[in-house]
Amino acid sequence: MPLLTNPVTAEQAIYEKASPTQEESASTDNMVQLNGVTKTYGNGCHALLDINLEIKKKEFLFITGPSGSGKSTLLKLLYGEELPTQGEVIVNDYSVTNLRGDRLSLLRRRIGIVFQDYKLIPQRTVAENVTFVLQAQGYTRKEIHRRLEPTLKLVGLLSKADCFPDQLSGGEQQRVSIARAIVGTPPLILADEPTGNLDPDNSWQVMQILQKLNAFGATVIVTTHDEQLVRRCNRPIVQVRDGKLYRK
Ligand SMILES: Nc1ncnc2c1ncn2[C@@H]1O[C@H](COP(=O)(O)OP(=O)(O)OP(=O)(O)O)[C@@H](O)[C@H]1O
Repeated sequence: MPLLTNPVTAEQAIYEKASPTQEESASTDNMVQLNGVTKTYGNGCHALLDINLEIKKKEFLFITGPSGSGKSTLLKLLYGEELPTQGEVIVNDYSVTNLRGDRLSLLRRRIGIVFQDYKLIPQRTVAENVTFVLQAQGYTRKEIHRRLEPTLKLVGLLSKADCFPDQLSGGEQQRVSIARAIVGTPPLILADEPTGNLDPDNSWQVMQILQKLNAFGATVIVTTHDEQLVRRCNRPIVQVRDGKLYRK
């Protein structure tokens, strides 16, 4: 298959080509559903209290709230990093609460996660950081090659493919981490304070990329403290306060 070259159509093409799995095609309109979820940590801290939430497929949602209110906990429940103390967490029609081992790994392959602190591998180049997960998942070299260029173009880093993370700015490093999260074209993208370490210009660039991915069809959930950024994006907001959720 020829390498895709036109920036916009190529980026969009990798998303459109990612046809839904059989289970996804037969699924409901919700990407995320939380039913009566409580999360109490082992030290007795009640992070979330009997919350209910539905997030539709292709929605873009901000989760805001003060420090320590439970935003990261909410995302961790979605990708199975934490289990609820009570209630049910359903993501892409899988009950995360009941998934273990290989089935949890399969679900995580369908979720792209972006962290505040990038979590790049310092000894690997940008291209290697982005393709590492695909290699581990057994993608062919041809398929990895087909996906790499449009993904790097989407985040504006094609010219930095051979750089190492310490040769990049913070904003560039965060864009590498976005490329890594989306190169497998997951239908769900979770970004936990993705702009927490960035200045306003870089923050806006990151938000533009996330909004573009949403326009391509991905469901995007972003936690942030940045009220100004949230206002500028004009997207739906859920606020976490005292362990409860409030739609704004
Ligand atoms: N592993 C843990 N063990 C015990 N308590 C925890 C753990 N992780 C988080 N907490 C507590 O749960 C509450 C919610 O934490 P969480 O990290 O979800 O908040 P947050 O809204 O993401 O905060 P921030 O905006 O500062 O990142 C806090 O009171 C925190 O101290």
